[in-house]
Amino acid sequence: MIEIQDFAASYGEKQILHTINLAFNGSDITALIGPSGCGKTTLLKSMNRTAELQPGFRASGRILLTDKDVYTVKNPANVRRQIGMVLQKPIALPLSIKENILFGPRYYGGKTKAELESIVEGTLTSVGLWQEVKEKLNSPAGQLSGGQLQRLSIGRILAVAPQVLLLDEPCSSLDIKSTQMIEELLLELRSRVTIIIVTHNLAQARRIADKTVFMAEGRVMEHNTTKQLFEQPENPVTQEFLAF
Ligand SMILES: Nc1ncnc2c1ncn2[C@@H]1O[C@H](COP(=O)(O)OP(=O)(O)OP(=O)(O)O)[C@@H](O)[C@H]1O
Repeated sequence: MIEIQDFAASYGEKQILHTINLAFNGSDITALIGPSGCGKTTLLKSMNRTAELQPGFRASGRILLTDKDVYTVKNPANVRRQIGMVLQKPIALPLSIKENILFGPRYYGGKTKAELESIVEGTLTSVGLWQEVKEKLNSPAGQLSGGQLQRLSIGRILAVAPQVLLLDEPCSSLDIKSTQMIEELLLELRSRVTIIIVTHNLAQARRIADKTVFMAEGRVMEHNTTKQLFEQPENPVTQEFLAF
């Protein structure tokens, strides 16, 4: 469960997010949609405290992860472990496939060699890559295709067992087949982790999201079940956005 209370954020003098109040249920997939520049990415990055890495970022309000405000956590790395984020462009760390998965577990430490081996197999299996890569775990991850790399990126996050998985347009550079595999993967993961996905692909939101949030100009305009929001939007701004 993650809850955003009266959250606002600015870059320098420019206010990007205005009084955001949202609650995300444990085992839901929520799609975050809205026009370009409305603040979707800023909201995701605020949730896992990566927005503050940008110069001039300021925030107020609270973001509660199981009742604890993430902005009161001393070391933001501990927030980023609990709230992982997958970016638009699949990223391979310049390491082997296996070491990409082990990057987080090694960083946070405390695992035996046997536990690390089991994390590699378990994680690659859960992202549907094990059969494809089990013979070449020590090969550079950069050799994988875009779709495989995006699944590896999701695996790299899952390897540290986060409570929340944020995805920022994860399929925008992928073909239909790879997109379908990522969507199936997210549907499978939903029981393990709260998923919030920014997407410009409205059909994708309709296919996989239980709930949808529509944002415009840094504000939440509507938050509802995906079916309700797409079939009977209540806010005129949502209606106008969906009419195009
Ligand atoms: N590091 C930054 N410094 C200053 N302004 C920024 C920074 N990052 C984003 N912005 C501004 O914040 C606003 C919201 O951007 P954001 O990327 O959150 O929107 P978005 O809804 O995700 O857009 P898109 O759908 O195009 O990815 C935009 O006006 C953008 O120019």
